[in-house]
Amino acid sequence: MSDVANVVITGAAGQIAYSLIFNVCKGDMFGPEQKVKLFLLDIPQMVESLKGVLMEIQDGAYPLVTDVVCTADIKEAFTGANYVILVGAMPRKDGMERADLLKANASIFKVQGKAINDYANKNVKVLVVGNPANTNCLIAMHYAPDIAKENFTCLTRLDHNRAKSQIALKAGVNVKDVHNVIIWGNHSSTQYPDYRCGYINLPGGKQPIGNVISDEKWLQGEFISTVQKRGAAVIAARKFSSAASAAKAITDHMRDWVLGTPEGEYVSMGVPSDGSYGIESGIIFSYPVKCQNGKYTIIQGLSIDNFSKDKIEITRKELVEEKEAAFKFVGDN
Ligand SMILES: NC(=O)c1ccc[n+]([C@@H]2O[C@H](COP(=O)([O-])OP(=O)(O)OC[C@H]3O[C@@H](n4cnc5c(N)ncnc54)[C@H](O)[C@@H]3O)[C@@H](O)[C@H]2O)c1
Ligand SMILES: O=C(O)C[C@H](O)C(=O)O
Repeated sequence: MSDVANVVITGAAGQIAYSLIFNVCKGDMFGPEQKVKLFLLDIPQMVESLKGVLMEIQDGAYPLVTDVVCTADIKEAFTGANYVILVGAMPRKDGMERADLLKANASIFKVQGKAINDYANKNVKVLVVGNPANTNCLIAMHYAPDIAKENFTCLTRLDHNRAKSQIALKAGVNVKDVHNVIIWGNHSSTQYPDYRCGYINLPGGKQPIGNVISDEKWLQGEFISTVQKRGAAVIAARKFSSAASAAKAITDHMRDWVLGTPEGEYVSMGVPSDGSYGIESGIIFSYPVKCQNGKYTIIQGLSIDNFSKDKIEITRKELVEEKEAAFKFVGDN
């Protein structure tokens, strides 16, 4: 890559972007040395609003920002892109399930997948955030056949962070001491937040989460359902979907993918399935991964008990169904 990374953010006039853009400007995503040129894409009606965002970026006086392009032109936005963060989509409203969004949002990701294929750098790294994130990511990947599949990921880091935080609250520890929780599957209410491989750093050393929190009923019930339904709970309370926490999670996901994860640390990412843990290829599935040298690797060999197998199967099945529905909406050309 040249000295300056070309970073595309779609939905740039929206709620998530209003936090995310400034995380990138500060260097929280690509580190304190990486200069960035921002390409902020939204629909034509929002370009006026983007001018306000541009003014605020200028007023923030960020040394890492070399240039900002505000546009509704997909070719202008994606040409030469090194990193693409696909946020732009209709968010879920109170009472809606992610499946309701498929029809509204699938076509956006077909068009943008094609644009990534045609105009982006061939090594581009793509993160899909707009919901339903896993299936939108699959659509974008499908329509970008010249880009390596492994370069397409979707956001489940928000769920991962939520899981860590719930464990920390229950155990009465700082969230930085909670490690290696896993989100399996779909960024939806079928996801499986799994504490079984996780541990907590205590003054006396590492302890498995299940040893520190002895309330197994909570770990197998309320913990899972709280994380699964957290997005809906935020919408019900705020009347808008989560934005600042989503921007933080996007920043965490991209930073770890590009700059690497600490030794021994797992993070959750939605990535193209490859047969790992019995999940057939052809869907975007959230797995535990580690990252090094700009590449992620799915953690292998974790033991999966029957409780977990059943949970993983539910979310796998939902993703296969979403895939079938999505490709009906977008057609197969
Ligand atoms: N995966 C996750 O963890 C996660 C978390 C939170 C939100 N989300 C999803 O992220 C998406 C954005 O959320 P938000 O709160 O920022 O929504 P928002 O409505 O505030 O902003 C969305 C923006 O996208 C723009 N947009 C719509 N179609 C576009 C297109 N074709 N090209 C470019 N821009 C387009 C809109 O004009 C708007 O400015 C939603 O789908 C939401 O459900 C995902
Ligand atoms: O749940 C939603 O629709 C919003 C978002 O995906 C979230 O998890 O907060």
